[in-house]
This record gives sequence, C-alpha cells and structure tokens, in this order.
Amino acid sequence: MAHVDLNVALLGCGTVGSEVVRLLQQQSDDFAERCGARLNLIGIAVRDTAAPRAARVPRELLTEDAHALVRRADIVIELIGGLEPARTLMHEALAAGASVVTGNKALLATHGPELHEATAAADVDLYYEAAVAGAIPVVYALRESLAGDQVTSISGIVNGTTNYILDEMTTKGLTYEEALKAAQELGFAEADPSSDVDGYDAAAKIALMASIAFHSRVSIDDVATTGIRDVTAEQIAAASRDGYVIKLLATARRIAHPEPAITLEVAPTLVAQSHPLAAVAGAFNAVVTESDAAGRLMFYGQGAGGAPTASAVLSDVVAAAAKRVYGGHAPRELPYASLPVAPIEHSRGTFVVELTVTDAPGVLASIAQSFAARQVSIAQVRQDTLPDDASAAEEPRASRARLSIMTHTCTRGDIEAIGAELAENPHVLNVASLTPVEE
Ligand SMILES: NC(=O)C1=CN([C@@H]2O[C@H](COP(=O)(O)OP(=O)(O)OC[C@H]3O[C@@H](n4cnc5c(N)ncnc54)[C@H](O)[C@@H]3O)[C@@H](O)[C@H]2O)C=CC1
Ligand SMILES: N[C@@H](CC=O)C(=O)O
Ligand code: NA
Repeated sequence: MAHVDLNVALLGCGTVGSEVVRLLQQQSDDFAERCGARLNLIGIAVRDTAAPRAARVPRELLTEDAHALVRRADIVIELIGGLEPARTLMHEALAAGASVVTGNKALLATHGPELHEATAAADVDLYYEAAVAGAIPVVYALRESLAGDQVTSISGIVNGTTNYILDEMTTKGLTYEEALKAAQELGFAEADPSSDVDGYDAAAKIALMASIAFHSRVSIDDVATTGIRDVTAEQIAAASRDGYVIKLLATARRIAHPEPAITLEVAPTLVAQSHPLAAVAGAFNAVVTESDAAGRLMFYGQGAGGAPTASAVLSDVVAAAAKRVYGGHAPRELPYASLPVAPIEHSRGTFVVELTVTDAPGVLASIAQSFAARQVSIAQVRQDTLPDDASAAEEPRASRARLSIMTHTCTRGDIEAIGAELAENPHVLNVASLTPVEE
C-alpha cells in the first residue's frame, strides 16, 4: 500500500524519549501499515547535542533548536517534562498545525485548559496516554471506553516510584532512602523525585483522570495531597499485623452532598490485604473505576519506565497519524459538567487514628468522648503497651500505650477535628497519624 509521509519531531531524549526512538526504528514498517503513513523522525531536540547517548539515537537528527524543529513537524512528541519550555513548545507546535503527543502530566494538570483550547483552535489533536499510569491505557478507557457510562469514582496506585519504595520497605525492610535510590536507578523517578515522594505526580494524574471522567476542569492544585515521607517502618509493620498494606492512593469521587461536586485526594492509605489494589507490587500501577452501568473495572500494568511509557506514546502517535491520514479527531476536552471541587473535609470514608497515650484509668473513655461528641462511631480499638518513656524526668514514669482506633464511615472534616481535639487532650502524648482506609 502507498503511504503518505508524516514528519515526526521528538522533544527530549531521556528515559522515555530514547525508547520512543527505538520503537520508531524497530517497528517503522508495522506503524506505516497501521496508520497509513510513514513516520519520518526528522529531528530530536535535546539540551546538549554533545552529551553521550545510546548508540541507536541517530546523532545527525539531534538539534538544540527545538523551536525551529516543531515548525517543521506534523506530529510533535513532547518528552522534556516540566512546565517550561514544554508549554511554549507545545503552543508553538499546535499553532503550526501539528498534532501533539505528550507524557507531561505536570504541565497538563497545571495548564491543561489553555492547551486544550489551543488544540481546538488549531483544529488538531492532543494525546496524552503516557501522562497517566504509563503503559496502562487508562486515558483511552476514560475518554472513549467509558464515554457511554457515568463514572462515580476513580482510585488507584498511579506512582511507580512511591509504590516501589513502600513495597521495598514492606517486603525487604529497606530504608526509605535506599528504596528511593533504587527507584531512581531504575528510571521510574521524576527528574525531581520530590514530585513522586510528596505525591504531586500522583496528584497530577488523578487531576487528569477526574477532568476526563467527570467532564470538569480539575487542576493539580485542587487535589489534597500528602506524600509518603512520613510513613514509618512502624506504621508499615502495624498495618501488616492488622491485615493491611500502606499504599499511596489517588482518589477522585463524585459526591452528591451538600451539592454535586468532586473530592480529590492523594494520601498514604491502609488498603485491606484482600483488596485488589493491595496486590499491586513494585513499580506497577493499577486504577480502579466505578461507574453506574459497568460497575467496577480494574486496569493494571507498568505505570512507569522507559519502554512501557514509550508504548503509550507510540499508541498515541499511531492514532494521531491515522487521523491525519484518514480524517477525524481525537476526543476533545468536554468540561460541560463543570463540577466544583469540594473541600476535602466533605469526603467520606473510614479512618484509623493512631495515638500515643498515657496508660491510666479513664484515658480511653476521655478519648472516646471526642469521637462521640462528633457522632463518629468507633469500629475497632487496638491497644499496645509501650515501654516507659526513658527520657521522662519524673519517677515513677507513666506507663504509655499506642492506640489504634478505626472508625465507621465519617467525614474527613470530623476526623481532622477529632485529631485536633485529641492533640489537646492531656492524656494524649502524640497524634501519630490519621490514615484513610480502603476495605
Ligand atoms: N520515566 C517514566 O517512567 C515516565 C515519564 N513520564 C513523563 O515523560 C516525560 C519525560 O520523562 P523522562 O524521559 O523520564 O525524563 P528524562 O529526564 O529522562 O528526560 C527528559 C529529557 O529532556 C531533556 N531536556 C530538558 N530540557 C530540554 C530542552 N529545553 N530541550 C530539549 N531537551 C530537553 C533532558 O536533558 C532529558 O534528557 C516527563 O513529562 C515525565 O513526567 C510519564 C510516564 C512515565
Ligand atoms: N515518576 C513516575 C513516572 C511515571 O509517570 C512514577 O514513578 O510513576
Ligand atoms: Na497510560
């Protein structure tokens, strides 16, 4: 079959970009058959053309002038990451009439609306399968497969680095620092790993998924975000003793009260060992959607790493190319529902409150009173005696205990208010954590 020629420009040739080059080289004949176009890689924009690179990267295609390159392309693949110059380059590409494929969740979750508007204005396409959960086709699933349904919630493990770190700490007893270093060496971690460990990478991904699923505009700043820096080996051990694992979960839910809205959160969560997300190990990702007609769906696979992410990039490149050859468009942004984002205090769930307390008569009753005052029902209490505080000056030293209190369903606002009140209770030595639970 005769094929037309399409010019493809690659911006960034790091972990993912270099794998994109490999797939473009190895599968060029197949891609031509699948999209009806020969995908000619016309240039690779890099920061330093003299830097060492994999032998497969054709040096004659390297350029430091990304701006000139995008103006010559039919399809621009942006794999630089970060906000600038990626944002300006994508605008230049769209304005020049190119379709854009990107893995840049940070940019889309911050400046998505203007990029979607520029895409529509230029009558081209914007694809970003790689931006959410790497190889897992979850953007496609939400944009297309579930377009005939009403999504009510999305929850997932969408950051490979933090899942890997928590898993290594749980199963191998590695320290946080050792596990992070290994994740960086394996190519999962972002250039600035704080965006992984502080939860912002997951926040960007849940913002993108929620925007599509709930037909609204959600940004990374709308997500109540807590990372994994404060998760301790003790918490991990206590969770496993009680039948849970700690996972960094990203959740987005449609709520009806006090008004139709969305709640969004990224937080270390106690996931019951029987829950399908508990079995997601290492750098793997999984996303669970609930929708009215389809019920629960689960998507699982490699959410990070060069080759898996390049697979998602190439799926978008093939789709973009086919549209340019045969006509039609990728689904456009459809924010018609305009649901507001509710304060996270409105979100409902069950929680575990962990406290260090003095072990004396009446202490439990006084703590229970804080829950009763807010109509929050306690489902379970576990008490472990702790060794006496050797640093305490007074003799005899007070006995101490660790209390772990699980609630029935309540709002996050209630549990935070209870936590604040308990912090003032003279019997409470420390409120160690307030952790959501996923049964
Ligand atoms: N590594 C992964 O597992 C995944 C990465 N992503 C996303 O894909 C994108 C790329 O990620 P990685 O390949 O891991 O990053 P990377 O840091 O390995 O590669 C980025 C490359 O862009 C180059 N670069 C920086 N500024 C540039 C400029 N002005 N012009 C040209 N090149 C420039 C850097 O020198 C670097 O080689 C990011 O948006 C990231 O969030 C998405 C899913 C998974
Ligand atoms: N740093 C990210 C890479 C993919 O998005 C992760 O660890 O998941
Ligand atoms: Na994906």
